[in-house]
Amino acid sequence: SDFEKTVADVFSEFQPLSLFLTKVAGIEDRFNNTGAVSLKDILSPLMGTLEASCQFNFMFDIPWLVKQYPKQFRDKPMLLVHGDQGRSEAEMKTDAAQFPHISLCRAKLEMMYGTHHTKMMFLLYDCGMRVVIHTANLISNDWHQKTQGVWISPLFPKLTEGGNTSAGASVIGDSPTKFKRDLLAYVQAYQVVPLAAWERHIRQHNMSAASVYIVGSVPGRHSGDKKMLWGHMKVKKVLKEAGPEHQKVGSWPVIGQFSSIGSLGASMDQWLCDEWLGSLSQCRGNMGTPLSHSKLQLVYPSKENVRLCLEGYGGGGCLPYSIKTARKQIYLNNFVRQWRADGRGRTEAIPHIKTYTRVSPDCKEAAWFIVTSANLSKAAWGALEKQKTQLMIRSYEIGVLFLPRHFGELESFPVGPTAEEVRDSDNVMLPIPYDLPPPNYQKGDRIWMWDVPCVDLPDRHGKKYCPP
Ligand SMILES: O=C(O)c1cnc2c(S(=O)(=O)O)cccc2c1O
Repeated sequence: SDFEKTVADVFSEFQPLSLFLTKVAGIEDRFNNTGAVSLKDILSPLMGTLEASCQFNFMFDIPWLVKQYPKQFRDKPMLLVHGDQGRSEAEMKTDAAQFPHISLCRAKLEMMYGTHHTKMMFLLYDCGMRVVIHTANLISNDWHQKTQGVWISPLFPKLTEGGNTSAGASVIGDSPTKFKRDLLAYVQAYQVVPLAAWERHIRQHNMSAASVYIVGSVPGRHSGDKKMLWGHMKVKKVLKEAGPEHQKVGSWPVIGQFSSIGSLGASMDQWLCDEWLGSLSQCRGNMGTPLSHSKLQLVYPSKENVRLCLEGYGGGGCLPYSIKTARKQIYLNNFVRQWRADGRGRTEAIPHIKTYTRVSPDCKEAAWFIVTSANLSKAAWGALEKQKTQLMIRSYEIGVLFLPRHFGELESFPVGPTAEEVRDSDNVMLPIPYDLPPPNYQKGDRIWMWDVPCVDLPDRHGKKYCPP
């Protein structure tokens, strides 16, 4: 029965996509027993006997993080990769100082307004290593009552000693999606000494079983062939080369779902619909016909979604969309849809997850799927500059892209609206985190902005919202 399932059972039930949500406190057990993991589950000895780990993230509660590791792994070397500077870096150093096994590594942030958003774990075991790419900060609040996404890699075995693991240009032990090559390129882009050891660990493992593409962002102005390595240009490249056929999916809607929105320009044609949607609507055999912007849907919580969520208005604290930005881009109101996830029991668990997908009009199939740290912003996905000769990215981000062709020569993924359906299905099924089609905002509702008071209706805790 459900309550005796171990994380190993949950993990194996959700293969080969290996795409999970995080457990949510306060919802029915059945929505946490299938297709969902906690941080303790991910770090469990049932997933491997840990020897060392590396945690990339934006927010860290170090004492809390240490307690998520099983006791027997609490002294294993842990590297924390962050983007904090100044006072917050000093606070991190103070917190880390009490743990001799923890060391810190600061990612360079030379682009104004850039942040280290990437959320990734390298877990080195005695018999191999695992990569976890997810959307949650390493603070308890992010793992308590929010909807978060987690991709857990297969256990990558160590390469036999013989294989020379650094064979010049090509990478030994890579997969058809070039997962290892692209992960190495991402790690190398940090140019920081402490990651050299983890680069070696990656090289020494056979990642040929990885069936997802890496979609990373690193700060900088990327030109030439480096322009296609990162952000929305990487998605464009992969969809053009290996995506579904235009005649099958060319008219399907593209759905973006995220927890924050950047300044996207005064008109939708500057970045959102031409550049960004132009990349995400790419497909094989596409003759450049742009997707009509009527086919773009943006899932972002409304004020009512936040008011009625488990956390109350406080849940809006992780949806940092400001009125200053919102009033410069009212056109977004034509695209926004509510967050509703009855199928996963998470309509009231604020989405901090970020996902992007393309689904058939009948919502039964998906052409591809991305789970990533990247919100809807130019800083995360990149903005083309200098007559589109360079892609300017401000932040570090990472996500994974699922294409049907790598999961058994499929043309598309059947969509599973509930975790049970995905668990019980004999063929590959995509566990979509939210209900399709995403519902329109109700009349009188508005987009959530974290700096606008809500004093008309109280939340479930009887509170009003008076931001500082
Ligand atoms: O998960 C992240 O990477 C991330 C980044 N930034 C956040 C901000 S803010 O830095 O933009 O003010 C405010 C609230 C939540 C945030 C968050 O969850």
